[in-house]
Amino acid sequence: MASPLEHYGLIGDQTTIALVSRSGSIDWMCLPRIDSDACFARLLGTHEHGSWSIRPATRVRSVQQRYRPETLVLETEVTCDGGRARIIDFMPPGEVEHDVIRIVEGLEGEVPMHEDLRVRFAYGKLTPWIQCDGLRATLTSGPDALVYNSPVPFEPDWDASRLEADFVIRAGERLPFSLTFYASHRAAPAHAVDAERDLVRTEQHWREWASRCRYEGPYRDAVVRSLITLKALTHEPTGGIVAAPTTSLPEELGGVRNWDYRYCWLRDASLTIEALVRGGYLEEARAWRDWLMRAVAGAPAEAQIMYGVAGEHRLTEVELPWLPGYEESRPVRIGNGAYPQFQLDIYGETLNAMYEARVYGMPEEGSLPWDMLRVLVDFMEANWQRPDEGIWEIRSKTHLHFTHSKLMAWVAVDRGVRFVEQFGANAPEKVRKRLHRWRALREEIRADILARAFNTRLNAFTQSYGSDALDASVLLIPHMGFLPAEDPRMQGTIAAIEKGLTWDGFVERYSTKTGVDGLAGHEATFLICSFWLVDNYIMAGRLDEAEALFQRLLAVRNDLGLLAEEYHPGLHRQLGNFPQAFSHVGLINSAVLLEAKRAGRDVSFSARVAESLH
Ligand SMILES: OC[C@H]1O[C@H](O[C@H]2O[C@H](CO)[C@@H](O)[C@H](O)[C@H]2O)[C@H](O)[C@@H](O)[C@@H]1O
Repeated sequence: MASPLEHYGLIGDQTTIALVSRSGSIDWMCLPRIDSDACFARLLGTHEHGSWSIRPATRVRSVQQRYRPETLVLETEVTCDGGRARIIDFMPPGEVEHDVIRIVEGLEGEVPMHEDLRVRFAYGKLTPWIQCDGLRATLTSGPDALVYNSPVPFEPDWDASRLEADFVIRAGERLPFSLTFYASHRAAPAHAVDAERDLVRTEQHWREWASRCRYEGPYRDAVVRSLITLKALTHEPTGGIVAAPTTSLPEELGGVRNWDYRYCWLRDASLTIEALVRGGYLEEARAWRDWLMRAVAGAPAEAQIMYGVAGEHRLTEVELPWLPGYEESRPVRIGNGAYPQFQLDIYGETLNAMYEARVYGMPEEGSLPWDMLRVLVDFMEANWQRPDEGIWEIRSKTHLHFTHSKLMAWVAVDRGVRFVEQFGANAPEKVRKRLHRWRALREEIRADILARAFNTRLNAFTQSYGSDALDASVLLIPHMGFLPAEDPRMQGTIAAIEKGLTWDGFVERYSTKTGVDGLAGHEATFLICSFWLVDNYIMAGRLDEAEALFQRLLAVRNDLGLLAEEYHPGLHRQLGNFPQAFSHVGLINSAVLLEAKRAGRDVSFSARVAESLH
């Protein structure tokens, strides 16, 4: 069985990732891309679905996991009968080949260790053909193959299709193990990796990247850890950014709300870009802009809400019945049936991310081309009145006039107007001549929202026009600059959400009891929504409440600073895919806003924009 998800650390090479448990087992890894088939899928099953475990063969007394500061190099330190040992796990970035390297280091005494490598391609379904040659083995299945290099003799167990080794690690010794992916029609890479050289290079890579973070305020360690996590969710060769590196970690233990997040949502990626840009990372925004241009190339009506890592369109959802699921949460799904949905908000999120990047210093050639901007705002003009499936991707087949969707339609037009007003001196005539029309459209959408989304009986903006249901996504109204947090309508909304949409102070995205999402079961609190409440407290000047909730959210992180999508206050468990970009975006934005407010700066949207422009 898998460990609780809080007991996993993330390593990655910016094309794919692996999850390493506190007990020294790699239980999730997809190769060669983050959205490829998994060859270790114990996370969603048992070790028979693939894992690579290296652990003491004696009684374990304590375990500690930590990252080497400002890197994605993970250390798992075990104290056990016989002594103390450390496993250093990492994946060197920027290589054509994909290596996972595990250096076992003796710290004290002599520790007997046991290694058990079970590769199962196709998400735990296929056992590989194993060929051994001294301290090296190849493991092949269809198009995929791995070469394994060991510093110690190992035994193949042909019946169980696994490799095992027993060895002793003594204080001062370091033993490097590695697995390298290659396409099986090619020759296996001839050389064993140079683990120590790669360790130095990997550490330097991440330290150099982290040193570019321009945030210097309180909680810097947490912010940098979140930024590194977001960077690990970026697919370097294409610039695509996934929502999370896992599939089917459940939103409800034992439930059916299990989805594949290893894709690039325009929404999640836009919010990630916004957070990276605020952290000082403009290059990532430029790479994502290039990815976006390729992904949405063609008719705007054919644009999707999400794509594969390289911009693939078809993400057909299927179930994997041989996997029992994380803590019996079935079905396990790959692909995502929400990909053809109509979600109005993605245009606003995309334009907002590109606008913020520009405001934070992106030069014109790295920004959204004028023609693309025109096409997107024109599309909003023609479509903003259509009902949609909304930010939460409801599966009930109902289309509603979601307040958040209309807010983001307003954002799309507003950012289009701002782009032209602030940066449009050299914009093409056919863009400039739309300015007057776009300003009028912005006012029309604004008036529509104010007239139809505010429920006077509840004194709150609600989930959709004419509805009595609450929805945490309206907490983005001040963040997006539609209304200030001090506005009485926002004050009423915050109060209504505090009263009707929180669980032990943490925020739910909406109530599953209304049946709006068309799904069985319920879910826990949605972490980014709690960060949005923090932001509202900050913007409304309620700093003590902001700080208190922010501290509670920091305490939800695991020992390594990682956050899943949701938190269950009753079980004190993280739930949902892990680690999730949304949650880390929320953390970064709240920390940056809190610091700005504490420093006495005006944190309203227009003031932030004006300040960054100078
Ligand atoms: O709640 C049902 C939906 O849940 C997933 O969507 C959620 O995750 C997305 C990726 O982070 C996010 O963009 C969206 O806002 C969330 O609601 C799932 O991917 C959907 O298929 C499902 O309908």
